[in-house]
Amino acid sequence: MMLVVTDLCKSYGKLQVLKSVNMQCKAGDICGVLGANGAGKTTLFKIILGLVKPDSGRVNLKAQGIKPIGGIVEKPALYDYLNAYDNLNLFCKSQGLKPTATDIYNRLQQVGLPIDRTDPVRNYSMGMKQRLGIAIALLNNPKSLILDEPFSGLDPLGISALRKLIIDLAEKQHLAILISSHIIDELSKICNTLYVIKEGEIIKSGSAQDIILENTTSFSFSAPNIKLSEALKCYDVKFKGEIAQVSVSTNQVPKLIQELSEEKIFITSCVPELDMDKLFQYP
Ligand SMILES: Nc1ncnc2c1ncn2[C@@H]1O[C@H](COP(=O)(O)OP(=O)(O)OP(=O)(O)O)[C@@H](O)[C@H]1O
Repeated sequence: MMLVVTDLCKSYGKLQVLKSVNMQCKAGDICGVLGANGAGKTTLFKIILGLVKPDSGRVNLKAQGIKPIGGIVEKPALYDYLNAYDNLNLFCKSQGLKPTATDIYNRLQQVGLPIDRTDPVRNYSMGMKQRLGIAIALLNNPKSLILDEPFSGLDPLGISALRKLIIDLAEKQHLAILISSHIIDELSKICNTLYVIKEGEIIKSGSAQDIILENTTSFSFSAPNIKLSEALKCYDVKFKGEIAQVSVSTNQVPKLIQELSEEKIFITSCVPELDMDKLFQYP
């Protein structure tokens, strides 16, 4: 394991923000921390990055080297009045690096930023600032990366481009990556492992796929003429155009698809619909 969190506890005054949190992330894995506003995600990430001291518990980072972990909490801390090149150059120097111009251009290219923009980063879009923040977090080659709500404020295209960058960092550079969000869709498309945090407590953890399926109580089936199905009359179903949202458990799905195909209704997509109340319920 690259990153192991054991029994972390943290209180601010009478407020218990983290209650014995345990978590692990291995090289090449993307682990998601899903929780509502105020659940304790940022506090957890600040403790892992060494920015806040826990009351008790441990963070073990297995990597050697100057910087075992890098990350962005809340939002990328940038010098707004400098351009991307000068930002990177300054952060390199503050981290003891002496980069050549080529090193800096390579770093910008690694995160998909243009190398020919010379205007200050205050003009950059949120997605570009996130990318520059990631380039800075990756200086000195940490083995683990922490990203706190990296998708917030990004448009769908920006989300999908950033998702690709994060997946590349995990797959090609074998980084252990921890990402927080309060939106399950943002995490389900990228994470292998999920931790659900509620009021400072991890209430569910496991493979992202398993957690999604265990907390799915209905599926949306798309097919031309799905409204004409006789088989669906035996189920609790809501229609929206050519989509039928059917209350079925995961293991009933193959049987239903079979019944529909016998009626010559051929499914073009079958999407699990998460039950958010169930997801955030104590097990
Ligand atoms: N320095 C602090 N002093 C006092 N209370 C704090 C401090 N930092 C965080 N808290 C409180 O701890 C709780 C958890 O905050 P935290 O920022 O960790 O949650 P979060 O899950 O990241 O929320 P969000 O999704 O809104 O960013 C909140 O009630 C917050 O007000």
